[in-house]
Amino acid sequence: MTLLLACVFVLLHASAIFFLPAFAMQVSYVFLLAAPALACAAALRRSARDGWRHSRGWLLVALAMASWTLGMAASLRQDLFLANANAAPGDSTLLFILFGVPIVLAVSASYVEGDSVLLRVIDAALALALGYLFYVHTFSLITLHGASSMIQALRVALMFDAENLFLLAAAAIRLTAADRRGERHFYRTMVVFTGLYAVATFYYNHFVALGDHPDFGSLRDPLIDIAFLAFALQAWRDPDGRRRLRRPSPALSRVVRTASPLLMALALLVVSVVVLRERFYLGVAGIGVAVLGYGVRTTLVQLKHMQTEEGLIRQRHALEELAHTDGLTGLANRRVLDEMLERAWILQESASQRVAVLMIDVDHFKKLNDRYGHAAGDACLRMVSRALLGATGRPGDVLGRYGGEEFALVMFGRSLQVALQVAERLRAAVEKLAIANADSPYGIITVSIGAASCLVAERSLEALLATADSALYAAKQQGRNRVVGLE
Ligand SMILES: Nc1nc2c(ncn2[C@@H]2O[C@H](COP(=O)(O)OP(=O)(O)OP(=O)(O)O)[C@@H](O)[C@H]2O)c(=O)[nH]1
Repeated sequence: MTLLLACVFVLLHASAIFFLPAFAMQVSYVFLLAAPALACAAALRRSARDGWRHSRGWLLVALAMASWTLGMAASLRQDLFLANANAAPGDSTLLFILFGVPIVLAVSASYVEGDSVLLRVIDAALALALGYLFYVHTFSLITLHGASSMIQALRVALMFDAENLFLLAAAAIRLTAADRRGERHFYRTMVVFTGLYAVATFYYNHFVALGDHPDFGSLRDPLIDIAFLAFALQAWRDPDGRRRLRRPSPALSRVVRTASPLLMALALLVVSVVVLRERFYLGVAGIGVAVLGYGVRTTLVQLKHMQTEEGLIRQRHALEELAHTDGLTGLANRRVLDEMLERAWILQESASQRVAVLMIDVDHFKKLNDRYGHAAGDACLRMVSRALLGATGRPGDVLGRYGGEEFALVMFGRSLQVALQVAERLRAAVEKLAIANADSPYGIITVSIGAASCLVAERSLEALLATADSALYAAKQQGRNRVVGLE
């Protein structure tokens, strides 16, 4: 339906020129004003539909379309009210060229969530500098009345060609790397528009305006409508949610998104170099702004990446810590103990190495929980763990919470005899705490400890743990609050 309306628009434009030759120019202006105005309206509607916050690109293009419409209005004023027969009057030419500035900004800007406002300010400043240099360059070629010679008019036309090709290339690059549906819709629309616009303006400027028909009102005017109507059509349509999204390679997406801010700096650099010839210092200033703007922008992005990286490293350390620590007591958790023991058997660094394990279990802990409550039980486990840690002695020994109210101490290079001495020290340390446990025969919290020791080469890890468990069971059987060792 919208395509049909667009065709009707072009046909009406052509028919009006054909059937009303006396008013061809006036009639043509109506259509040439309406086409970009429609494109502007379609871009604004798309922004409203996608949510204003997420449609910066559409808004910038709406601004560009408004600039083009104003350019056409200025041309109308020159032609109809000031009777200026010049093919490139200054004010309209400037507005036609400035229309490219918001589009360069739309295709070059690339932000991610949390980017600083300063980035947007820098991009806007670069865009303004670009607009100003365009202004200076345009009026170095022409006056408000227009180009004074054919050569100047040709240079203006070539300036348009270069600008259009640049916009087309930039939009195409962004389209190849766009990986979200809305983003693809925007850049596809821009490629269609900038492509048609480049072809139409090339033909019109070189062969119509600078050729046989400097004023509007020829049957070739509807050519110009097509790009704007195509844009309006594309922008009007919602992106097809059923169509499979062609995803570019993530590496390509990343490169294009990272490098796209360079487009704006590059455009400013090129225009500055062009301006350099007629306004040396202004050209140098333009180059300075481009280099400095891009440099500061890159530094800001780099800073943010470094902050993010530092945050991620901190988080990773915290997660690692969390994964290896028992939440209640702050001791190593069972995973650490298991991994450490397994490593000793897997690596077999020293087959003659001796490993001793103490299994430490709090006696009648259920009774403490039942009488004093779970919170008191937790507090008791924390006190017991601190007392055990304080009594372990050697730095290489690792004490951990093995589960519930059970702890384990792993020691390398210790005989069973030494392990039993350490175990006795641990038992006494807990007893010394004298934490009340009225339902225990001892009246206080005590621990039973099972000790076992072996050479890595001599026995399996499972056998060592089973021996330590048996020793602990024996300690419980013999009345608790004691140490039993088994070879
Ligand atoms: N407060 C608290 N209680 C725990 C925690 N983990 C395990 N428990 C409790 O510890 C108790 C262990 O009970 P049992 O296995 O019967 O052992 P026990 O009462 O110490 O008896 P013996 O070991 O035979 O002396 C259970 O009641 C568990 O609910 C914990 O993190 N906090």
